[in-house]
Amino acid sequence: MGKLLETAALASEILDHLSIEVKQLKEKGIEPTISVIVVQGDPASECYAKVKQRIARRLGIRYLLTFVHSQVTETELLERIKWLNRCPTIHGIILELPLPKHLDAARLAAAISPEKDIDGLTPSNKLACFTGNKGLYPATPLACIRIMNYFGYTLEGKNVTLIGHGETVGKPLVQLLLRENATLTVCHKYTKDLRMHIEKADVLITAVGKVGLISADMVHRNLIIIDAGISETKNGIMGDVQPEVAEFVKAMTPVPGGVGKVTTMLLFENLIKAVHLQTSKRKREVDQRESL
Ligand SMILES: NC(=O)C1=CN([C@@H]2O[C@H](COP(=O)(O)OP(=O)(O)OC[C@H]3O[C@@H](n4cnc5c(N)ncnc54)[C@H](OP(=O)(O)O)[C@@H]3O)[C@@H](O)[C@H]2O)C=CC1
Ligand SMILES: Nc1nc(=O)c2c([nH]1)NC[C@@H]1CN(c3ccc(C(=O)N[C@@H](CCC(=O)O)C(=O)O)cc3)C=[N+]21
Repeated sequence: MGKLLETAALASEILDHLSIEVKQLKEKGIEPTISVIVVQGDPASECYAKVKQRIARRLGIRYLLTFVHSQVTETELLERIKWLNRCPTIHGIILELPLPKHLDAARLAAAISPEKDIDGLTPSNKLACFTGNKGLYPATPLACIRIMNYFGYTLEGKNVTLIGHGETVGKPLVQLLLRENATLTVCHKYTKDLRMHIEKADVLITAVGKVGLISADMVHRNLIIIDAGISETKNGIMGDVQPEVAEFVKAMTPVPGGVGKVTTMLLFENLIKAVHLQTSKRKREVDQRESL
């Protein structure tokens, strides 16, 4: 039986650290605040928004949860985002995805002010992630790397096979993995022989959203698997990897209890970073005005 990389202890370590940071900010008179917009119609989105609300409550973070009607127009949502961008007491904005078909997620996400974009979806944060510059990087790719580090697995010089190059997970993860000096193979829907790419891998990261994609006959004893896939099924959430695969590899993250738990914590880590970005920007503006 391989090692199950349960992330509860890591998540609670991050939570403890964040609690201290929130307390310090509050002592300075800053109340970290996040605004989460859920366009009604996707039950999973409503559920994730509530998971985050529970953590925010534990951290003492102000959490403004807004449900908007599924028929909302893009202009109405853009107006709401612009208002939140201007509001100095709101530090983080999350637009829960996926959105109904009549709304353009990329255009809406791009309207979020980059220093409040704790999901890392705006063009300037994507560029920062690409170049390694200062910015807010997406939480799930960060979570994959953090889990590897936490369990003492290095990525440098390792053969990593990544399945999925989606906007939220796969694409930004490519950049982070290259910066860790991993040798990378990226697979997707058109990859002819997934098995062959897994055979030569030391680490397999899946970010697809297809239940049961990876089965026991596709893996090997020396493989470490990070399963970032999430699909809602009638039996709860499932990853891309069949759970019994854990028995045939070196180590594997479970779903639930793996990447998702750390993702949520890192979103809040991004919120604290966002608070610092905004307070230092405001201080710079004041200093500039005073020097005129
Ligand atoms: N654990 C967590 O905390 C989080 C998990 N997620 C989950 O991560 C997953 C990926 O999300 P996201 O980045 O938005 O991905 P997308 O849905 O945007 O993309 C999925 C990717 O998987 C590829 N793909 C689809 N079918 C197959 C297949 N049969 N074999 C190989 N590759 C395939 C697609 O290839 P192609 O481009 O060629 O179509 C695409 O690159 C989802 O399950 C999502 O729910 C997301 C955020 C947080
Ligand atoms: N722009 C964008 N950013 C996202 O971060 C994003 C998204 N879109 N679309 C949907 C997916 C899904 N997702 C999850 C986050 C946390 C858990 C999580 O906390 N999971 C717990 C279980 C939670 C529970 O059900 O109690 C676990 O895996 O152990 C799951 C899924 C974020 N997503």
